[in-house]
Amino acid sequence: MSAIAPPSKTKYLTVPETARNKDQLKQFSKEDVAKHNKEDDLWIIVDSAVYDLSKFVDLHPGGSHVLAQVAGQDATEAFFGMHRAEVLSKYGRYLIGTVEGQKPRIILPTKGTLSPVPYAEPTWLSEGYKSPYYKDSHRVLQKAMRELVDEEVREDAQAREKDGKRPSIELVRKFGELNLNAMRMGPSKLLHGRKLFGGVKPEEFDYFHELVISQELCRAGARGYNDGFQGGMCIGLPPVMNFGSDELKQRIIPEVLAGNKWISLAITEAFAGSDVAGLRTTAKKTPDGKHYIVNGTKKWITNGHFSDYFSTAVNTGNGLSMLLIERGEGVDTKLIKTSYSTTAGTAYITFDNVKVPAGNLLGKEGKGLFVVLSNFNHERWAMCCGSVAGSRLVVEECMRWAHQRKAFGKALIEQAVIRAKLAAMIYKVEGVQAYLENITYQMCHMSYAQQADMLAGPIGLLKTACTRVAGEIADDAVQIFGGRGITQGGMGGIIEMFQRTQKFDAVLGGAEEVLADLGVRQASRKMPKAVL
Ligand code: HEM
Repeated sequence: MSAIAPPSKTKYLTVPETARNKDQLKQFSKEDVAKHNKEDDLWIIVDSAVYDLSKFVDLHPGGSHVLAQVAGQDATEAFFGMHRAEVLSKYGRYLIGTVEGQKPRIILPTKGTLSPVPYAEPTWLSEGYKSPYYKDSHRVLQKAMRELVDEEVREDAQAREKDGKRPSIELVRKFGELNLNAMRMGPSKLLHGRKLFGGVKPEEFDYFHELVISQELCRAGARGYNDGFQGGMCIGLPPVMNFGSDELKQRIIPEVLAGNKWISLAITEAFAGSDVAGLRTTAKKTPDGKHYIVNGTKKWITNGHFSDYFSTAVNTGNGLSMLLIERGEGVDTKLIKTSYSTTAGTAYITFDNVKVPAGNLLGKEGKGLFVVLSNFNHERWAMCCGSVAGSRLVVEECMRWAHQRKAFGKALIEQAVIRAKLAAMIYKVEGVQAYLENITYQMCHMSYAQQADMLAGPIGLLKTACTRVAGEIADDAVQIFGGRGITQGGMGGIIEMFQRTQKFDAVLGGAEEVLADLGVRQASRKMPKAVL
């Protein structure tokens, strides 16, 4: 039995409880409020709290007219039809008191806590449910991650998602100090001797801890930023860790993990995506054998625009090889504007006669495909963690919206067609979470070599399931949210972001169709000579 129970006794706070000026709040009768019913003297009630909007009325993004229509009145229903609850905290300075005899009913999303919305959290975090997979250390880590995301990551994520700049270097360095960058690389020797965030013992760190970190980071609701925030490191550093020379490992790993340098995985080209065997970037050895001269291009390279290093797939004439290329003469990167934010630093890279030391070879010459493939399982699995967390966030948004939005005189949740959509969304997200946890459990109990042999197909199928589900959930969520589901920011901001970006998981790290096929081909290879 777990010593740390899911934090079911979490106290959720109401707006007056969180107000900065809560000691100065007064009590008013409804009649008192009703007297302030003019544009220059305008009070309203929202969920038993009284707001003096006289100085805000001309600044209101929704216009003054709508506020004038509810001046002196209880505007709770109108308010929650138009705004997210966070608006109340953000504009708390206009809160002047509460209504006598009334109690607030709306609870605010408070930092660091679990969501009280049904299905907003996976089963293992839901009150009264059990899971065989998670221990106390996962719960402690989850709580610490939730706090970190709520207190520090979300704000940077939302701001960078909008302005398209790279994630805050200070925050990435903080992740370095907390050893979170190292933890994001999965269970490995890298963790030995480190004091890990959330108090996890290095020798106990497993893929479920990593899953927790990935899924919590996704709650910032910013898909491009998620990739921008060291997505390149997660896939670009393993080739150095597993196949680099000692000199490369000692020089590069510490500075990347500290957040002082950035690295990308540079495989795809305009000429070849999932079909890595068709790559055209060349690397020719100099006559003295000391260098390679690299020429070619790479496309869709996550973090590439601000990376210092590139783990790059090149054609060495005797097959595919992997080279660590350092930013310098002949290396040029340009931002590509994809449908998610440029905060991901997605780049088009040109290598023009770039001189690379022969010692930067990762693995053996001509055996680069092995390096590439050995990376894929973990990358694809990590994408599944994010995809499922994103789908779940959307389920939560839809549950909230369906209960607060009224149409045709009743809440959306009272419409059977909406409940049917929610049912499908819930069973799909629960299905892929359970599937993901099963595969994660297998990863925890297999050697790296066993994983490579036995899990490539299952992870391919898992990723296909996750991204199919994400697509269907995005589609239903937009229908539930209507216009807001296709409008950036505001009420439907998370839905809009998700429907615009969920396809990244279906394309990156191996296209959905290629991975589905891989899963079936691998199963077919193990098929006995069995007949019906
Ligand atoms: C405490 C009181 C209020 C504050 C602080 C406030 C603040 C805001 C803000 C910041 C926005 C921009 C969109 C967003 O961030 O969600 C907005 C939009 C809007 N507000 Fe308010 N508002 C208040 C009350 C009201 C009330 C009572 C009504 C209706 C009677 C209203 C109607 C609207 C409308 C129609 C929009 C535009 C929504 C859209 O574009 O979809 N607001 N408000």
